[in-house]
Amino acid sequence: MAIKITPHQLSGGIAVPPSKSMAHRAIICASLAQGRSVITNIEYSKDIEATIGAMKSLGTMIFEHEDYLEIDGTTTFMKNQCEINCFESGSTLRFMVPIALVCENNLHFTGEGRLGKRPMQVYYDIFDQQGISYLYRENVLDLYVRGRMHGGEFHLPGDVSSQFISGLLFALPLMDEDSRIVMTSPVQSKGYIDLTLQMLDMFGIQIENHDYQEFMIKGGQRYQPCDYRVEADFSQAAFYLVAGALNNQVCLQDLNNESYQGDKVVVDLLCQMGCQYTETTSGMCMQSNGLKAISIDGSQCPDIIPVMALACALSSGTSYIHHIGRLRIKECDRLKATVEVINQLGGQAIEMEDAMEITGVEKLQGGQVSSYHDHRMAMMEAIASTVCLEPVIIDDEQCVEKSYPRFWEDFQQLGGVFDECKLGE
Ligand SMILES: O=C(O)C1=C[C@@H](OP(=O)(O)O)[C@@H](O)[C@H](O)C1
Ligand SMILES: C=C(OP(=O)(O)O)C(=O)O
Repeated sequence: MAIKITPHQLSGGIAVPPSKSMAHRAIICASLAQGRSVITNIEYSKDIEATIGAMKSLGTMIFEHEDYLEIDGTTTFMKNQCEINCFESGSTLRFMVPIALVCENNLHFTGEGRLGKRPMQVYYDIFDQQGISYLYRENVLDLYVRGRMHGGEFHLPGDVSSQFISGLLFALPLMDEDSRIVMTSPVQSKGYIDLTLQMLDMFGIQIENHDYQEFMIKGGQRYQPCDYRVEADFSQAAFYLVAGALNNQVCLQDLNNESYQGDKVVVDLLCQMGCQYTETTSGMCMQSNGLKAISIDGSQCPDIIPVMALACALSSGTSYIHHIGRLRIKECDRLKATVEVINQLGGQAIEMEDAMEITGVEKLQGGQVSSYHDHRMAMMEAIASTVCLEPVIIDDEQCVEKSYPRFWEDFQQLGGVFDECKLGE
């Protein structure tokens, strides 16, 4: 299917969905803790369903209620031989691999879409060093792993995905041996390591972080159950904050301004571009009287780059977003896709290997674009429609289910107008 969005200004209040990153982590930690934990403010996106399913496959009892989970983490490591379907969730895959290998196990990881094309070599190198058997197919997630991971010394690059580091940080405290992770290149997406360490701390696990260059992990630790309410998601809020920056009137409820989420930087970036971030009785609002160009280092906040690029496309002057080569290994090649969409809608963007240059225009034209089967591209395109002169047609709009299943309902509630259509119409 596809949708045709008629340009309209958005206005109203929105309850920001719960953080996907925090929900993954809370479900994992609760599953590894002996006893009952209750995780509230849960939304069942495809990625979160993947992590719930993965933990259930390993033997955890998870009781799913409308918007909360009761988790009994007692039996996690009783199951040997299981299949873990990660759907398209990179986080689920990279977090579950070491966790599932804390005990001798025989695993089959499957997934969908582009997940089988996203990097896994960091783990294959560890498997080679530790004598863990594995078999995989190129470009399709169909990975068999047999063996057990041991603690010890791990040397990893920091510039592929922080999810490998998080995965090891979840698993290594449960191993008999003490461990040390040494980064062989500077860590990118640091904010996600902070979220992992914050959640581990809440569940009773201690890790020493030596300035993201080295992590010291004592073995033989035990997760303690904990009740936790998932905080609102700054990566999703970013779409509405940019909408505000583009003269829509959207107020966001439930944002924690003390959050450790790295994507909270969206607020600072928009303020640097000339916006005001204000608290009203209806929530936090981003407002502007015109945006000015900016230079952004995207290495620590990859997920907000497509929508920040949209803000740049409507600002005065030329913006430069650099250190974003890793956008190419997400749900689609987001660097190429973002540049293509801005240009197809009537903006001016240039793709470089590790960067993009965007020269602002006053209005976008509109037209037909692809979602690239990538939730963050589809949501950015929906926000772009609010500053287009003509309708925006997006294919496969349902891909938002990966992280934000009620996105289109929320968009409509804010005054967004769209109809289903068949491509070619
Ligand atoms: O740990 C996490 O929750 C995430 C880490 C980031 O990945 P990288 O570390 O690969 O940048 C981010 O892009 C992803 O959406 C979520
Ligand atoms: C890249 C993302 O998620 P993941 O890596 O977990 O698939 C995302 O949500 O934008």
